[in-house]
Amino acid sequence: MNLFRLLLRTSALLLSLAVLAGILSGGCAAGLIALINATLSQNQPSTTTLVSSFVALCLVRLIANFASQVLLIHLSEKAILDLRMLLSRRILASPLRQLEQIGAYRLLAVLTEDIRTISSTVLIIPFFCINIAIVIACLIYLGWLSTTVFVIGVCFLFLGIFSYLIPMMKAMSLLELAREQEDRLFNHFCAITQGTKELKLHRQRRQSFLKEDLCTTALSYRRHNVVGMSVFAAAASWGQILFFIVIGLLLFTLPSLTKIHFTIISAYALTIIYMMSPLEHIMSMLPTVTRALVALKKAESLGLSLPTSSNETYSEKVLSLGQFWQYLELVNVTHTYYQEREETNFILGPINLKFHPGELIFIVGGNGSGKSTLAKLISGLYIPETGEIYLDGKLIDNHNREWYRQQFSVVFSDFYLFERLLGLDNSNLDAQTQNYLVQLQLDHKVKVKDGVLSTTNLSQGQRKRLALLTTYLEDRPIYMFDEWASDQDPVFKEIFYTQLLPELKSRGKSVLVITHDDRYFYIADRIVKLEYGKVKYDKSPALLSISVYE
Ligand SMILES: Nc1ncnc2c1ncn2[C@@H]1O[C@H](COP(=O)(O)OP(=O)(O)OP(=O)(O)O)[C@@H](O)[C@H]1O
Repeated sequence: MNLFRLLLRTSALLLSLAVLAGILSGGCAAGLIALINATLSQNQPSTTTLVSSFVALCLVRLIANFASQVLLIHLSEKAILDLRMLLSRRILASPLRQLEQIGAYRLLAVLTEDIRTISSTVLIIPFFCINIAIVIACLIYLGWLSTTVFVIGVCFLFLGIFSYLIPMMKAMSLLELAREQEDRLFNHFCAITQGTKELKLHRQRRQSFLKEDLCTTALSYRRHNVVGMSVFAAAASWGQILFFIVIGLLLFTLPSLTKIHFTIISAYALTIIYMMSPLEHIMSMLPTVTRALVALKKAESLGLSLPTSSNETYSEKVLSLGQFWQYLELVNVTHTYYQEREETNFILGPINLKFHPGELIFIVGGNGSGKSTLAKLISGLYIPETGEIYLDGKLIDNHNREWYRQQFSVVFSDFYLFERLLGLDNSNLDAQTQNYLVQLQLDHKVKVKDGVLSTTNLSQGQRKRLALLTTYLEDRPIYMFDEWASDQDPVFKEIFYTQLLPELKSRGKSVLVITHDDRYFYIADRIVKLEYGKVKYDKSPALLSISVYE
């Protein structure tokens, strides 16, 4: 994707109109120069035709210039909006594993810095286009004045562009390096916001982080930027002096080489001087445009793509499973975390498991045995590397995976709590939420109005109860809780295991609970134990004579 394609995709019509208006405006500018030249070379009072042409050209240029700018401003603002929405949609449509591999800090850098850079450039594109139109119109006029001088001039121009392009490429590679450092900077910023407590409590850690990590990266970012921008400044200064060199050659060398009328030389000098201002503008915009190209390249390099027909599709018309489903089956499902810096990769599976409605299943195992990974596979967030998932015998693939995910209500251990109860189509939402707030003993802390929670600034245990409340409201056929009870006090832990879970089960829900609370294992229908990514056993708790952690 380049900037032009971005604008073209936004609205080809607006772009065409704006370019036409820009060309008209540039043409009028060149026409005005030609008229001024003609009047100066006449050496007699101006005719009415010249005056009226001058006024007409001024008027058309005014209108065309204004129209072109307004159209391009509309276009660029729409392009920014579309880009923001497109990138956000692309992120949400990408497989979770891909997003995990990219890392939140890189996504954040694209969504904030890159979009800001692209936005600021897209906003100057109108002026960029108009200036280019003026330069082109002036060149056409120069060609019309004298083909010989024009050919010599264009040769110089190409020489100049070439000598300008070489440092520009160098500058671009430096800006790309700076952009890489920016990713690392964002990673450090995430450490500052998420690790504030740890950094505040340990002076040496904080100083070492600030000096060795943050400052080193920030310095490297600055160095690449300073050198890159200096190269741009050198190229721009060279570009400016190049025009004077061309004028010098025209004035001092050309008349001795070939027979050329002085009026043509003066017209050339005047036009080149007129062209200098738009050209200087173009050159001063080039660093910004280059940064935007680097930012666009970066956004593209994440490899995020919107779902196409071969990817995931979803139809709103397909209803929820409700209670009328038979089984969910995993057949030889595997997932591998490829870890560059470690000698061995973690492989989960092959997993063969079957779940039914009205079943309460505990998934247990030591730390790192693969429980959360299994939860992501079961819920369709990870796509199995090998093996298949069937729901009532129907294979889950790219065509129905989005629908399949809508059958799950999950509270992950690293859950996110939205302040607004989003996407819940329920006319009685506030009353129902209030009932659950009472049931979860949160009514004294949180109120709900028009589907908005009064606060989410609560203790971790209370926040988890709010997350649980959201899953109740979703009312989906399959529930999963990843170490939900680990932050609950003993009283509420007891309520969770002995009241809430059995109640979900009695409502025909299939409930999968990742837990370490072995004193409540007796309430489960089955205990699935994982060890080093494999199912060690899948048994009724009555058949377990020893602790699952032995
Ligand atoms: N995002 C990730 N990237 C790479 N490897 C990962 C990632 N998440 C987990 N792993 C690897 O997968 C293994 C299983 O992790 P998982 O989170 O599924 O374990 P778990 O059983 O839920 O552990 P815990 O009880 O500590 O929550 C880990 O040992 C780790 O090596």
